Amino acid sequence: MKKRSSLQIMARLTGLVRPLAFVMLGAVIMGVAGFLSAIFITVFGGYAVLDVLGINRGISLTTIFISVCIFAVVRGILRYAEQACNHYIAFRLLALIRDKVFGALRRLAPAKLECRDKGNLISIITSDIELLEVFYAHTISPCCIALIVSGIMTAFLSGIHVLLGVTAAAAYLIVGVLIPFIISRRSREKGEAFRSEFGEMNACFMDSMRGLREIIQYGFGEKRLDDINSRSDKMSGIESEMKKTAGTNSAVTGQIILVFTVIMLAVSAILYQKGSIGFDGVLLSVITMASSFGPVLAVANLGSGLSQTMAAGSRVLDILDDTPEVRENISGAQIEFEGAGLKNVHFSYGDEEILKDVSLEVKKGTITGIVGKSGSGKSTILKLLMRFWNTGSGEIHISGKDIREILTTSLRENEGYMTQETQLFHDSIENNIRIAKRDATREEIVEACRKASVHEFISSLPNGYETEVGELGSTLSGGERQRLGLARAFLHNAPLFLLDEPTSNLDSLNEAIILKALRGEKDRTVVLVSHRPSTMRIADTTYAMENGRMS
Ligand SMILES: Nc1ncnc2c1ncn2[C@@H]1O[C@H](COP(=O)(O)OP(=O)(O)OP(=O)(O)O)[C@@H](O)[C@H]1O
Repeated sequence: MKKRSSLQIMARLTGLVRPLAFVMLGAVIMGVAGFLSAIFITVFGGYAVLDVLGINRGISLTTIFISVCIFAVVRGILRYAEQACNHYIAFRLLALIRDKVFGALRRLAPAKLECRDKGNLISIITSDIELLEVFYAHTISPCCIALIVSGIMTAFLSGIHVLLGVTAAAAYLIVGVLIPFIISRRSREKGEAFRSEFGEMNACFMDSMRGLREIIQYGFGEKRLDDINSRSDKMSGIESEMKKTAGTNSAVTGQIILVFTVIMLAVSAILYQKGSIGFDGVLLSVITMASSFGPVLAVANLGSGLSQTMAAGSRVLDILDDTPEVRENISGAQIEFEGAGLKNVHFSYGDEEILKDVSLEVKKGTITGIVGKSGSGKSTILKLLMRFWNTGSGEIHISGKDIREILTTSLRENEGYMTQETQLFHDSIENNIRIAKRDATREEIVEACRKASVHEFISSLPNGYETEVGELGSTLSGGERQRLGLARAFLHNAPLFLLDEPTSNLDSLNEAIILKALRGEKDRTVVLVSHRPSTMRIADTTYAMENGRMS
């Protein structure tokens, strides 16, 4: 995670509020008016006491009574309106941030996401973003409200005597600025540690769910449970420390408020003895001081909770700031497929060089096979032809154009890529195949399934093409999944097929049907990666990979 100060994180997150600045202004105005109403209920109570004691401050008891009633009603309404504005901003911004994060994920996919821990990623896009609600609904406007209300109350008390104003200003600064600053510094590391542990716990659960069969087969359950328990204990430990800090914060803040109320009493008493203020000044200053901590207290209470929000914000910013391996080409050339090739290509994932000076030619209308040991870089060649990654040096060309100069949408239309693992979504079989061509008719889908030798299997299911894949879940065999992946590729109908081990899970009958269908596709160009000699026999040209080199 990139190191950012709390101020940097706050500045970036606050920058997003700009389009909703007017709503934020409304929230602040209503918050200020609401707090002033609450404070002046008590202050007017003081006026009433003075009136009863015969010290008239120019306000009648009736006016005081009516004003207090109005303040009480207005306080409730303003508080509701302020909270409504803040939550409107928060949820609009959470939607905007989610949109930005999903946009960033689209840019980063697939190269940068291949290497990221999926469980951690899910906790960022779900709970970390959710936590930012605290910042937008309970941090920005309360800070502005505390600043304005404290300024007004300092001015009000300075109107009685300047020393009373200085005492109040010192109290507000300590409770609203100094304490939250110290607390957030102390709890920052814990907040970061908790968010990161939380993400890792998610990852651990996802791993365990995916590997359930392996866990059962190898009797790994106890060890896995111990791992989850120790993570859970660690999280409880961090949370308990954070709660302790929050408790200490709240106790210290309460003490400081009491101390400052006593200090205010002492200062006003001294001023009274010196004749600088009257008894009314003593009463009003103490009442005002005691009743005006609400806004700064709201900020002080944020202190320790904010550390988690800042850590969540930083994790979200990490995704937004990450640079993609490959930038989409949105203004390049449209192509009509005429053949492809690699010329002296070198490629590394990080420091590890995978392809060393690889060249190959894919002629239009032919089947090009790539064979080689596991890990020799065969799938990597297909990923480079898809431009999921850029080459280090050398050139990849399609229809005579450098692949980087081709419009990405045109590239995707010209290529149909089938990976080793067919991902099926929780939807009907028909819709799962339809993702390759959204406007495909049922006839086109059936035709693609026949070529992939999966039509009969689908027809034998109780609901045929309407069968939900979710219902079947893992009961689909490897070969069935593979044939559904092939049906997608046939339906996509791109001129260039990139097939990574398309027959590895198939029996020889299904393999033969599919190879016949591939051979029958007249204008189709195919790049085929396979370990099966029976599949490789249909290749017109075969390249062999060894230790990253083409032989
Ligand atoms: N995203 C990645 N980040 C880092 N290393 C990777 C990544 N993808 C693949 N590799 C590594 O690159 C090497 C080549 O992988 P590739 O998948 O191209 O091999 P392959 O020849 O297709 O293997 P197989 O026949 O087993 O499918 C392997 O050592 C693999 O571990």
